[in-house]
Amino acid sequence: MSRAPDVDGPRIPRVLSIAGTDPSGGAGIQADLKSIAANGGYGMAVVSALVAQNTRGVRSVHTPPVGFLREQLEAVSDDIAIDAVKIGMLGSVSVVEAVRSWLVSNPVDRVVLDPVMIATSGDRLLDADAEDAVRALLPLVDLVTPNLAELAVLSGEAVAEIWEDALAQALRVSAAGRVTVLVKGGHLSGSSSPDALVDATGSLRDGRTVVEVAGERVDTRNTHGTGCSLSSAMATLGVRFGAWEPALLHAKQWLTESLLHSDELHVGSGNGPINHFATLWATATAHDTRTVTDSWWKDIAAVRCRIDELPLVRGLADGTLDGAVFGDYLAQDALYLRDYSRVLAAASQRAPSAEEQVFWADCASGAITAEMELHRTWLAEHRRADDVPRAETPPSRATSAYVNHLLALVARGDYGVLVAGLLPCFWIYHDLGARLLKHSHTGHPYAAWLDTYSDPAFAEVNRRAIEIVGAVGARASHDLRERMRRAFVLSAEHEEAFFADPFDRLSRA
Ligand SMILES: Nc1ncnc2c1ncn2[C@@H]1O[C@H](COP(=O)(O)OP(=O)(O)O)[C@@H](O)[C@H]1O
Ligand SMILES: Cc1ncc(COP(=O)(O)OP(=O)(O)O)c(N)n1
Repeated sequence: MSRAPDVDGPRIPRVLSIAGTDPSGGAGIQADLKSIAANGGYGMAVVSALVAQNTRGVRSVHTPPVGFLREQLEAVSDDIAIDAVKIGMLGSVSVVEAVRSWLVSNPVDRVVLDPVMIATSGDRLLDADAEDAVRALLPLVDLVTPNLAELAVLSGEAVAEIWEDALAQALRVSAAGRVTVLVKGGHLSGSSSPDALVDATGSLRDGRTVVEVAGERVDTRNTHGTGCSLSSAMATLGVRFGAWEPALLHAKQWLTESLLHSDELHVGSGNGPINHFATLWATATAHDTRTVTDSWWKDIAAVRCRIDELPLVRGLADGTLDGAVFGDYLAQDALYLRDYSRVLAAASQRAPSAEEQVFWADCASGAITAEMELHRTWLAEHRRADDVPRAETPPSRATSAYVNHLLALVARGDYGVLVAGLLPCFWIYHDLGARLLKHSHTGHPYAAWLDTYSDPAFAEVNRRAIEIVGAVGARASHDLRERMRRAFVLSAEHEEAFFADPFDRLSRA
């Protein structure tokens, strides 16, 4: 049989997993493929055993005929140049022997063995009489990744209860098996979960025999498949980095992130899987998040241009705006803010997370206190002797229309559409404030107004509002995203009408 020729230059590691299955997707060969992909490799899979299991435990194991295992192995190695092999569950002596003879006749540069023996659920995944056969495999592999119980079996000693004893035990296994050992501290008690590379020959960095990688314990029960995932990551990253130590640093960081985000998956009622693609998805979503809101911002480009040209905005910028018109604008703004604050409070009530709940509640409070306070000061200052008291000012048609639009979004009840409708009031004001700031100077009659909307704290609030709305939009169905976009565009048009309104009314009067 002939293999496809190797290409020159950096390439994607081709990593073969030989392991048992987990139909619930968290451990075994399914976890291996996810881990290889998440760490930048091309995953291949030869099944050694079919395991009926889920997040609660193992139900039964079916081992296909060993001859068929050989056929799978040869089908891969006859055709493909393999950069690394990760071996997981082997189950029985005959399977260990078949893999061993395939490795001897098909040497691979990097072989990682996860000596799977007993699952965290307590179920046996390796026959007791196969332990010697697994130990005898060690000289054929480059890295072995036992947990504390598996390390004890490999060393023929009692399970280490403290980290230092585990390291000493690993040194003995490394010497006897002529192999580098990755000892895992996942089953230690305490707030840390360290790992370490141990090599009795001193072939680690600076001739060391032990290199530790510290790790904080993540408070989650979703640790199903951590061992499988780590060993596959090591096989893949070992090829990418060409050495175990940088591979472990990278793998540990990735694994910790995957554990931290495991609760988001909601898979199963037992020990759930880790979130293999959390880092990747976060990056993809961040991109989509901004893409969604950026495209809406472009959709209102014409509205924004028209707002810039309005006499009220031009007069605010160059300071020529008539004080009475400004007072009228502020009176309407105060009326608007009263209801806007209620709509923000409704968004807080519907927020899917505590963080977003607090964010919108803070905005509601900010709208009704800080901004109203500012406007009260201004209103008092810009009031003429013949003015009706501002408290009795009725809402203009533009104010009522804008507020009614927002209240209708509350009534319809959809969080995404509601927050999309709230966004233009943040974004347009922030944008105007940032661009008009250059006109502000001591003695400018509207300097305080200009300064308020260019304030860095307001910029941060605006940034977070865009991020929240964008994240909802990125996750939304096409239909929901379109409804969000329409609410956003309509609110922007109401902003334009609101800015135009004081002059429109004056010219009608
Ligand atoms: N709760 C946790 N928080 C952080 N890391 C963990 C946690 N549980 C396991 N790990 C890490 O997962 C990997 C697998 O460790 P371990 O659980 O000891 O092996 P196994 O899954 O084979 O039983 C190691 O890198 C270990 O440090
Ligand atoms: C088919 C299969 N292989 C290995 C395991 C054990 O997974 P591991 O990553 O060691 O971690 P736990 O799931 O035991 O925590 C398995 N369950 N199934």
